[in-house]
Amino acid sequence: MSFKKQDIYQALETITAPGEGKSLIENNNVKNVVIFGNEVNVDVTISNPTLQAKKKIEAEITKAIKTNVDENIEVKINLKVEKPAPKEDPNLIRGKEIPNIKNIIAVASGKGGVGKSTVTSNLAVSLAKMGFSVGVLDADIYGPSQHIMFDVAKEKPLSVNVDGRSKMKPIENYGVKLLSLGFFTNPDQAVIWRGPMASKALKQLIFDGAWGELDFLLIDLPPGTGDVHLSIVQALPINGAVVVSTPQNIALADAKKGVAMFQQDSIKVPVLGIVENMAYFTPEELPNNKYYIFGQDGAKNLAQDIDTKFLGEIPLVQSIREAGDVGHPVALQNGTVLEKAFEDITKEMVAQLLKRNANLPPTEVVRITTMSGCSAVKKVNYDNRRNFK
Ligand SMILES: Nc1ncnc2c1ncn2[C@@H]1O[C@H](COP(=O)(O)OP(=O)(O)OP(=O)(O)O)[C@@H](O)[C@H]1O
Repeated sequence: MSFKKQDIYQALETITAPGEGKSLIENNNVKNVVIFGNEVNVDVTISNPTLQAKKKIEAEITKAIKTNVDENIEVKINLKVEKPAPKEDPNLIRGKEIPNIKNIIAVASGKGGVGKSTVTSNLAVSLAKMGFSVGVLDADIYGPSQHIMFDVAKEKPLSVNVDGRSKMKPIENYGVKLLSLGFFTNPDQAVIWRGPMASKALKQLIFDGAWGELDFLLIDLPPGTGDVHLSIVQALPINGAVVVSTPQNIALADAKKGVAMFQQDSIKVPVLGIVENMAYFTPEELPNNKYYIFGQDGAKNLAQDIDTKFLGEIPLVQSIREAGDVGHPVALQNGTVLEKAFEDITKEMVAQLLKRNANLPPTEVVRITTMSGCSAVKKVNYDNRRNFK
């Protein structure tokens, strides 16, 4: 009796994998074939766990080899059942769920210096003014600045006991709770963080922070789309991302990469939209003039091109820079054009988040307790309020 492995594979080619419509070979069910004299060992893996399917496939393999190769072959089959990996829900929230934090939103930018931290602090203040409980986690490992923007640079978070565990109490100002790597690093010393180290430190700030109940936690991510970002974004249960860009071409190219990062298979965080910062400049003496210093409508066009929501624009205004520097975000100034601009963007962001949450399975739907009593948010035009109780 003389035959080769190839003869066995050809024989197995004639068998259809159960429920697959392809041959056992084509469907990669046959993992190995070993020949010892007139004995043939076949390692097979199938996905159907029923006894009937196992018996059927064993009988078919034996028959195919005996009929097509040699009827004196002794066929031994090692059959394994392996369930296919479940198809991943595109709205899956990665990372460990944090029961007291209802929505985690990452604020990112591809390029540095486009105003990501400024936008984050103002979105946080706008949400707080709408009546939400809000936290900010400054994850900008390259240059944390939220502690300055919230005028709490000299504070140090205290340790408190929560249910027998020692936790870090965020520093609070303007109704926003803040934890930042900036509280723990020396401002004069450069700290070089690698991905796993950064994500470990940030996880600690999130999971060991005494945040209390939060409707929103905004995460100010470092600029860029490198290794560190992947580690951070994969480790945290983020509901949605906001990408900030100026209208300048090089900033837009990086913003596009930022959006693509969130859309990667290994991340799949829904992008809630793009904010255009430094959209135009209007000098005080010429209030009707708009100068498009970094180009016009760049982020708006990008959002359209990549089928992402445009959340709104913020002009280049000296008072935004000054307010950031003195630690009093500009959105705190009631009745101003800038307060309104940030409020509009915030409402649009919440509306997008509501849409996103409406697609989640009921157990994952995030509930916002203060939503129903909040007049500012009532102005948000959305249909999915039933998802928020
Ligand atoms: N719309 C604006 N008008 C005027 N100044 C602004 C505006 N947005 C941001 N700035 C100023 O630009 C500078 C950079 O802003 P910011 O620190 O928010 O950017 P970033 O993208 O977070 O930077 P980094 O890459 O360092 O994290 C700051 O001095 C800030 O005050």
